[in-house]
Amino acid sequence: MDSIIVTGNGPLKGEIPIAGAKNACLTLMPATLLSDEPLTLTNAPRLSDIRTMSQLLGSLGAEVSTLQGGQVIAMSSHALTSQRAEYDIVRKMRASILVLGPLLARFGRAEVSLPGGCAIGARPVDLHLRALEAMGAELDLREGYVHATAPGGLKGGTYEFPLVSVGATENALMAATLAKGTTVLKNAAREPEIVDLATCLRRMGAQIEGDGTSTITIEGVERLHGATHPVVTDRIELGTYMLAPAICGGEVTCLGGRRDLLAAFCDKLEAAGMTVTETDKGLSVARGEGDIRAVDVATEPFPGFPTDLQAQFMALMCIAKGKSVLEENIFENRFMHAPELVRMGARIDVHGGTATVEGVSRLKGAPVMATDLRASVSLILAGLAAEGETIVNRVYHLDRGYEHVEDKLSAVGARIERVTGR
Ligand SMILES: CC(=O)N[C@H]1[C@@H](OP(=O)(O)OP(=O)(O)OC[C@H]2O[C@@H](n3ccc(=O)[nH]c3=O)[C@H](O)[C@@H]2O)O[C@H](CO)[C@@H](O)[C@@H]1O
Ligand SMILES: C=C(OP(=O)(O)O)C(=O)O
Repeated sequence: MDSIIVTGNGPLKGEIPIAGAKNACLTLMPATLLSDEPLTLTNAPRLSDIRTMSQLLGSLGAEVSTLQGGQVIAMSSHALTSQRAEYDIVRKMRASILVLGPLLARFGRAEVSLPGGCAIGARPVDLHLRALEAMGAELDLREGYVHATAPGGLKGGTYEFPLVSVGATENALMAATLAKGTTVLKNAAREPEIVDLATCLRRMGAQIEGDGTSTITIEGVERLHGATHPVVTDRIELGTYMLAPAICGGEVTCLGGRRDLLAAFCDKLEAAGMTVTETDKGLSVARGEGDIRAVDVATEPFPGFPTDLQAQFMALMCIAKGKSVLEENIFENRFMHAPELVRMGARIDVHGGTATVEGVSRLKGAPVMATDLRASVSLILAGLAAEGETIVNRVYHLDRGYEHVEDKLSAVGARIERVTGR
């Protein structure tokens, strides 16, 4: 199994290209199931989660090919052979549940394994199911699978989500494009990935209004057609690399970055003492002479501070001057990086959904292990600021969400390498 070795060093300087968003691509790919014409995605990230989604779509009989080294994904669902998503693939990746809405909308039936929980929380899918029921779906849970039918097709309805869910909004939005009549989704997620999905669906002929707000209205159409769509920039990869010069000094431009994707995060970075500048190329981040200041953060649905950047921001707060309080409001178990950061000399107290971090002047390298994706990269960031060598084990989590992390960081001067089979 691979490990990443990071050796703390001085300021970083240069440019880091930001890839297309994993979380957008993972919902755009199932959208291919809504049409018998081809859907092509450009600016796709090259990640193991994307390969898992390709495998899942392939198991349903879709044709999926990657071009230009994986940056283009060409898909066609004209000859699907199955409407059943098997446990063996679904268990690898929770986003697999996103095939449910499209299959049900197009074929009137689907069987999808329940994904189960994961390291960061229980993550039920009840809201995905309730929203589909509001469109007339009949659901039965048997042998670990959701058996869904809509014999006469889905019908438009109104559904108000009791809490904001990105995935449930995506599943319902895709299903509603082919439902008869008008669907109104209230308290919908507003994430840029939702807007990207709606933009792609409109390119395929869907009639959608209100994406990016909390009420989305969809007028069902008879059929969707083929399209080509560029995947939106990965705001979480962007925020992660913006933290690198914050942690070890210097100035880095994240190519393709946009402030509107991450406004709440940029505000916090500036409050901590960084300068963030938007240019034609992307977002430039520079650290001046002074100390990083402690800043409190509470995670929220978009446009709030993203939970997917909480672990990485904690790495920065570990070396800030003063005490910061980080509140995790989305997932019930998303502080597993804290004990590993403590092994590197950080001072962190976790009480339920709150972590209090007392900054130290220097972290110390150590062998560490991560149990989820963002936790893994937070340990790499911490390693950039630590004295000596940090060895991050179990990097398969990292490969779910970061392409060529070691190449991107070493190109701006970080001392980081991947070791195979250690
Ligand atoms: C592939 C993908 O896009 N993943 C992102 C997506 O995950 P995902 O779509 O799974 O996250 P949700 O927005 O659905 O989850 C938000 C909260 O709602 C709860 N919930 C969700 C659905 C449901 O049916 N019932 C329920 O109770 C979850 O347990 C969680 O506590 O949004 C999260 C929140 O921004 C991000 O951290 C993930 O990176
Ligand atoms: C939690 C994440 O992903 P997933 O929803 O695929 O587990 C993430 O991207 O940080």
